[in-house]
Amino acid sequence: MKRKYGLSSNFDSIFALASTSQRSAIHLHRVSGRNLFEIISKYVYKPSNQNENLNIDLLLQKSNGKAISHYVYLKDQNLNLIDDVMITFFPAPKSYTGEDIIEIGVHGNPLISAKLQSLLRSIGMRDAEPGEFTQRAVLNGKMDLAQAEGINQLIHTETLGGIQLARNTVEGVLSKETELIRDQLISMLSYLEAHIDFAPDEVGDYNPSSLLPQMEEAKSKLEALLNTYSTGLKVREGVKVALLGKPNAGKSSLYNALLRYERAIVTNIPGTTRDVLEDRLVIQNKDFVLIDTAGIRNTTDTVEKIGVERSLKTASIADIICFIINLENIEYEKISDVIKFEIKAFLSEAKLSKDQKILIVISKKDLLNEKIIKNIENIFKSCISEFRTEPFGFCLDSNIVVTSTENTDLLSKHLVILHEELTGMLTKNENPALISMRQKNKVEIAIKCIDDAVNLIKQRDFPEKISSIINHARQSLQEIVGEIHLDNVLEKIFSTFCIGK
Ligand SMILES: Nc1nc2c(c(=O)[nH]1)N(C=O)[C@@H](CNc1ccc(C(=O)N[C@@H](CCC(=O)O)C(=O)O)cc1)CN2
Ligand SMILES: Nc1nc2c(ncn2[C@@H]2O[C@H](COP(=O)(O)OP(=O)(O)OP(=O)(O)O)[C@@H](O)[C@H]2O)c(=O)[nH]1
Ligand SMILES: [K+]
Repeated sequence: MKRKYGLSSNFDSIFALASTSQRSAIHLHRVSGRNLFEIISKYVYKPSNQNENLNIDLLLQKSNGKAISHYVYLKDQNLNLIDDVMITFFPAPKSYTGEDIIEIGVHGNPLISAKLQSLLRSIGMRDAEPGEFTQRAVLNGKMDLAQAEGINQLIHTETLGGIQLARNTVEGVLSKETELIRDQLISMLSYLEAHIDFAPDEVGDYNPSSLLPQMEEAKSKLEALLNTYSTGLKVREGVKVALLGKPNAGKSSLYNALLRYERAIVTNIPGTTRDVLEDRLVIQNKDFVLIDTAGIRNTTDTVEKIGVERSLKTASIADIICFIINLENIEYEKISDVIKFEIKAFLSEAKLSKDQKILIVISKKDLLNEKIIKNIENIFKSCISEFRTEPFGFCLDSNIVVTSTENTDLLSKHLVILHEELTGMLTKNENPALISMRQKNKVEIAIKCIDDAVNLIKQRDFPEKISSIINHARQSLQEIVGEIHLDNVLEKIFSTFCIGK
């Protein structure tokens, strides 16, 4: 049967275990190459009559170019049984790689898998390199390079947010966005090329300034795209929430309550927590990294001092700061002063930036009287007015929440809202995001080129020069999705893949 093979058709047939190699229910092996079915048919037998080969050609005719699975007996060259297996044939070009693919599911014993692999080696196939299946998929036009990076991330990411971003990339959302911007650049290029090739009486006066609005538009799209890299990191790695405050504020207790297990040591001794603790936390499918810190105070204890330094360092890298204030045993009249004093002391010690969110958390709700709980919001509003100016301006939209270890629902709700404020709509399906440093670098180059082109336009420079630099921007965007001819670049990208992917 004639099948259409892609660009990678000159390559060897490759195989790899696509599943774990541990003892398990099933090991799934994958083979990709050309004329695979003809080669393998000798070793595949009918379950009903183990002396009769399965007629794969007939099977494929019935399946009409689509993948088809069958239960068969697999034997080696000496006609010794390897295993009874499920085998799936994906005829080229309708497969993951665009070549013929065979998937073989054997019983998940490493010894059985070794037998199968030695058969495959002995019939001229070789072990696949990391990412080689996906590399062939790219070469055969089944997906572009950005999508391949999405697949790699889909497998390696450790967060739900990371999966969502990777999925969007696999679906081609990023590829589409770069194509839109590329199209814009191409339309500018065609204007410039027309003025290079033709006289003004044919194509009108040369007025490069007319390109400026389009340049600005392309640039702002690229800058928005560039921003998705750092926001995407927050989505992928989890938004960092640091619990900060004075000793005995109740930080470790809240840490445990949010994580729902006794992770950190809690005692009534101030200065219990000495080091920074970190754990993953998922609330409503949103990923956080929760960080417990040592209580901040002046201390002569050497170990605690280091702990305090680390707390302040954590404060500067956190996305969300939960500043925890303990009002137990504080008279109603003094509350405003205590809140002001503690926030001021914290802000004067910690180095914060405007991008960080601050949430004021009043702890130990169960120990506070009703009057305090009822009025705390108003007290807070009146006393933070003095933080609304520089250098405290970032406190502007701070919220306050009263909580106890008994019930952290309200605190969780605030964290989810702040997560959304920090990550925006990035995880929604329509939104593209840069998911690798490589992609980010390409966008940065494109932005730099556009800046240079704008300067040349303002100087009314020759269309040749402007065109060449815009073309460079276009090329850089093109490289996000592919058209990279340098083997070492491709090798570098695919070397981080799993074997068998
Ligand atoms: N058993 C198995 N499970 C798997 C994979 C696989 O390769 N095998 N995948 C591997 O990553 C993922 C699914 N992705 C896949 C993507 C494309 C094709 C494929 O055969 N595409 C053909 C036919 C499409 C069709 O019939 O509509 C094509 O694109 O032409 C298969 C799996 C996850 N699960
Ligand atoms: N009743 C009550 N007690 C609490 C609550 N949260 C914390 N505590 C108590 O307050 C004391 C200090 O709590 P921790 O969680 O260790 O405080 P911390 O801020 O981590 O303290 P350091 O490690 O010293 O910085 C402990 O005795 C806790 O049991 C709460 O919501 N209600
Ligand atoms: K403590």
